This record gives sequence, structure tokens and C-alpha cells, in this order.
Amino acid sequence: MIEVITLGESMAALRGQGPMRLGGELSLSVAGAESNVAIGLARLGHQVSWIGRVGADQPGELVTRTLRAEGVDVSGVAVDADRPTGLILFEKRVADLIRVRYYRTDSAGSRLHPDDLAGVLAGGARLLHVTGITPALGPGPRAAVLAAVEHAKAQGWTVSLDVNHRSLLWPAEAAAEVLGPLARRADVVIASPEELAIVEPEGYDDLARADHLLTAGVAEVVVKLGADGARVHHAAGVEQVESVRVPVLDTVGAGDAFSAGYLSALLDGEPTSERLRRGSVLGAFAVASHGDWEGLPTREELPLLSLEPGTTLR
Ligand SMILES: Nc1ncnc2c1ncn2[C@@H]1O[C@H](COP(=O)(O)OP(=O)(O)OP(=O)(O)O)[C@@H](O)[C@H]1O
Ligand SMILES: O=C(O)C(=O)C[C@H](O)[C@H](O)CO
Repeated sequence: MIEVITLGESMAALRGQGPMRLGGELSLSVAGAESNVAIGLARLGHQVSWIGRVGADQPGELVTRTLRAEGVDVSGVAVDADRPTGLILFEKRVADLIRVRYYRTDSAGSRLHPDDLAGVLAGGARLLHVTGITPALGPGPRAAVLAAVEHAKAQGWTVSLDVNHRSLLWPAEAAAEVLGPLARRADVVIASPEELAIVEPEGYDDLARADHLLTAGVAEVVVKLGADGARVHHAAGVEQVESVRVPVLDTVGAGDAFSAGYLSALLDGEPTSERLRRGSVLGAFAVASHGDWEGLPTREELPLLSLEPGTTLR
């Protein structure tokens, strides 16, 4: 039985270890905020379905095959014969400064349509996870997200939204018009402080902005603070967790990893303190390993980061 449904665009991802204009080696993998969360949850043993469109091409097969191999249900993946799978380039300038370029305009993923959701939604779930990236991709993906959220609300599922503002896709003002109302339909809103100000511009600090969202019906407002940790604002007050100290290799994907950890603990019925803790453990795994999702832990591996640095397990 599927516990979590998520939807969005996943792309072929090329990663270099320096300025791309110099040439050199690139590694090929898969990236996409929602599929990163799906993989993170699947590794922790949750049943997750990812819905999206890929092209009838090798990058599309890479996306589907990777998700299937990670134990994510891909029965809702549609193949669009007329458009290519999108591409993302990650150019690492230094360890924690990465430049992103998208080649996704008019991609198969940007043609996602509400009709693509019917089969998977009909199977039921406990949680729907969406991000602010999908509505930026075009009218079809936007309508798909809104339809999925309304379906989830009508069924009484928990809805989580990671605001994930991508300024290469749309400016903050355009994002605010769509994501502000969307955030108010979510039970859990996950955002950086800057993204919180996009979905709730009124208020002089995070506390005031989070309070407005709680008053509007959101149950948990989670603020990610990078290496400074994360906070949750909810009816009982504010709780904070420190980040887990690790060597930083590649920061992209930390937010998705955090969301996967947070939502995993929520699905397990754990209190908010444990949701924050598991989120920060997954965020640390993400920054300490290459790639968006490759280094994320299985459930058995969750305690690994509490071992002494430099430990060899024999
Ligand atoms: N340098 C770090 N060391 C340890 N943990 C980190 C570090 N950076 C981030 N994290 C963990 O990951 C979580 C999410 O990171 P961050 O706030 O950078 O998300 P984000 O900006 O959404 O990331 P991205 O968009 O790159 O995926 C943090 O709350 C923290 O728990
Ligand atoms: O930026 C996007 O649209 C992505 O989904 C690609 C990456 O996987 C993402 O930036 C990490 O959250």
C-alpha cells in the first residue's frame, strides 16, 4: 500500500568537478526535488509513488530505471513521445558553491497534466508531497499540483509543501502569487527564511510569518537554516535542532534530504523533535556525499553519523 505520493519533473543530471568551460569529466545521474524526496523515503522503508513525464529517450529511461531500482513506484510515470527529458547541469566551483543550468524548457516533464495523476491518486495514500518547483514549469504542472492537493485534502491525507523557490524558473513575485495560497492548503510547509517571506510577506521576522501561516491552518512550519540547523513552528511553540557536523562535499539536495527525514518521522508517528532530528541527519548525509540523493541512508544506516569521525567499520 502506497504511503506517499509525490509529483514533479526529474531530469538527467550532469555533474562536473570544476568550471565546465575547461571541459573534463562529467558524471551522469538523476535529479529532481520530488524524486530526491521519494528516494530518501524509499531508502527508509516507506512505500512511495513518483508521478511525472519523461521523454521517449535514454535520459527518460535513466530516470525511470533509477527510481524503480530505488524502490519507488513508477506506475504513474508517463512517456511523452514528442518531447525530450529535461537536463540539469551542476557546475561545482568550490565544495559549497555550485552553479546550476537548466535545459528543460518545453521538456516532457513540463507537459505534466492533471489527467496523469488519476491512476495513482485512486490507489490512495497517507501523505502528498509537492514542491514549489512543479507549478513554475507551466500551466499543466501547476494544474496538476493544485488538483493533487485538493484531492489529498478531500481524502484527509496530510499535505506537505517544500516551497523550493527556483529563481531561474520564476521571479519571487510570480512565485508568491501561486505558492502563497498553496502554502495555506498544506499541513506542513517547509521553507528557508527567504522562501518563508515569499509565501508570507507580511511580518517582520520568521516567527511572525510562521504565526500567520499557523493561523491560516498550517499545522507545522519548518524553517531550514543550512549549517545552522532547522526549526519547527507549531501550535505548541518553536523547537530547534542543530545540524549534524560533517565534512561538506556537495550541498545540493540537502533540503530534499531534510524533507525526506522529516516526513519519514512524521509517517512513523514520531513527535516534532524527532522529525527535526531525522531531517537534520538526512541533510547531513546529503551534504557529506556527492550527488543529490546517492548518499542518503537506509534505515539501518541512520545511526552512522553518530560514530567517531574516521571510524572504519570492520
Ligand atoms: N553544512 C551542513 N552541515 C550539516 N548539515 C547541513 C549542512 N547544510 C545543510 N544541512 C542540513 O540540511 C538541512 C537543509 O539544508 P538547507 O537549509 O541548506 O536546505 P536548502 O537550502 O533547501 O538546500 P537545497 O536547496 O540545496 O537542497 C539543514 O536544515 C541541515 O539540517
Ligand atoms: O532545481 C530543480 O528543479 C531540481 O529539482 C533539481 C535538483 O535536484 C534540486 O535543485 C535539488 O533540490
